[in-house]
Amino acid sequence: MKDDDLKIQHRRRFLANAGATIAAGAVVPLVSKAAEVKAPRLARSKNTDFDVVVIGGGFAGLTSARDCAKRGLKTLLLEARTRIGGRTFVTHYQDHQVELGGTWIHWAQPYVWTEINRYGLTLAETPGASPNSFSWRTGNQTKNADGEKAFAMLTEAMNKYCDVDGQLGRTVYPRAPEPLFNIDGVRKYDAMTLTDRLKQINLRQDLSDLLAPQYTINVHRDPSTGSFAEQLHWWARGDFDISLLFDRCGHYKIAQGTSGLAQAIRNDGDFELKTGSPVKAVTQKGDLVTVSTDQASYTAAAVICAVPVNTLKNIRFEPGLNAAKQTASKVGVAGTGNKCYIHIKQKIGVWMGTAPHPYPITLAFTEQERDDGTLIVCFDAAGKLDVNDQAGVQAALRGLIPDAEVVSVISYPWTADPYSQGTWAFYHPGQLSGSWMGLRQQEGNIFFASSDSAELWRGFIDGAIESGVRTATEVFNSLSKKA
Ligand SMILES: Cc1cc2nc3c(=O)[nH]c(=O)nc-3n(C[C@H](O)[C@H](O)[C@H](O)COP(=O)(O)OP(=O)(O)OC[C@H]3O[C@@H](n4cnc5c(N)ncnc54)[C@H](O)[C@@H]3O)c2cc1C
Repeated sequence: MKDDDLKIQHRRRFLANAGATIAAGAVVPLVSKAAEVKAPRLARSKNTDFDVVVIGGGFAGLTSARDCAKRGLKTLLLEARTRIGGRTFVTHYQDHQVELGGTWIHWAQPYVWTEINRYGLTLAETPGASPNSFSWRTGNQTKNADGEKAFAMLTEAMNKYCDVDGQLGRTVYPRAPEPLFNIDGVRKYDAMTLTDRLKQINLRQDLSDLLAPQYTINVHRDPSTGSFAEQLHWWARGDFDISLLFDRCGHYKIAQGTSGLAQAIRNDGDFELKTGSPVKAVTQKGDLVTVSTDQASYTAAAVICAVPVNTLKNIRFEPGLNAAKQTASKVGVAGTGNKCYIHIKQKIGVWMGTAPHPYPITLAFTEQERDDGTLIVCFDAAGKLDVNDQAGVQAALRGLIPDAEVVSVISYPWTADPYSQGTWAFYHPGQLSGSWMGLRQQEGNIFFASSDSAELWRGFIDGAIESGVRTATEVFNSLSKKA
């Protein structure tokens, strides 16, 4: 499937009276002219086309390509899509910039924050992360509270949920950037699902009702598919505080857009970029690695594979990859669902709503207060919300906002897109303690970078950059030894 086939899904019909400007063609192109310019340089490996070939132009691949090039390695980046940025994607809804994929970043995310400073980018905010009013679904009912009260209840519920050791879970991840530091603790909770843990604690009904959507949000599907050890790792990244976690995961975004950051990294890296180049095969013979697309083959001394775990299976590796990679790619990670923006006529202020599995919408909050209503950013459960069905979207939203009248919906089909096949990484039970190390493991001269197997902010833009920085260093060290 080509990118063009995966146009942004939106409801033109809703827009008839709204003067809509959004269109698939409005997607910001992320390929600069510099991308087509070849950058001849000193090859360390005299008998290969490149020192390094990087596969995948998301933040992991872009960062690793930039860092390899900065170390003097002749580097080629092959990207399947016709744009860079991977699971981030910027467009506009009328006058408002919207991020259809990865969005929110925070200064507690060290790798992305370093890049934001490096390129002089600035912050913007999504107001709904600190809502004045809060609604949540329970059974057939909608409950409402002011934001402060809801967060106080949520704090009580989440503290109890995560307090496995009388220290709010701190002993499981004494060092959050080293997730397996306490391997026995992690194994214990990695054997449990998100729902298993709820059964262990005796939570008051009102708190349980408020908590149920929260762990659904991790996976946007049946929470019994998600690992409780992953929940505890997210919790550790939020310094064991639900308000801090929300702030770090859903509040601050890059004013220049994720595309601004992706383009800054690309422009700073003197590497060759070929977009529209899906890699089909990677073959290692002796010290040589050959990377093949349908159009061409390239030889290199090292390869950095920076594609999502879910899509690894679509590349033929010879010799085959280790069992952890093969199995994880076949099964996929648990995190799924989708993200959409819904413009409604009503002015609802700074609001947040949540609903548990199997409700079609899991999390929604105010993105923009507008003169003509409210733009809501919304996460929907895998396969539960058809964004092309106006009546369905409106009915689902009315479960949280009873009088909602939908004007427009914008979305991107991340799960149908063959180059992502999902959204962000949240692991199934057993994957963190069982597969994570194998996912990161170097195989011969092939190195693996991905947010999906990062150490700290796994599943986030920060994790992608972390993995790109790490693999570029590993490749440089490895090639330096051989030089
Ligand atoms: C809807 C959504 C919301 C999110 N929200 C947030 C958020 O708010 N904050 C946050 O920090 N993170 C968020 N994330 C997660 C974050 O966007 C990702 O974890 C991160 O961007 C992944 O970066 P990556 O480089 O590891 O992978 P990707 O961005 O997926 O990059 C991999 C690249 O490899 C390419 N590729 C795949 N197969 C091939 C092939 N065979 N040949 C060549 N190229 C190939 C792909 O086209 C892609 O460009 C969100 C993700 C989604 C989808």
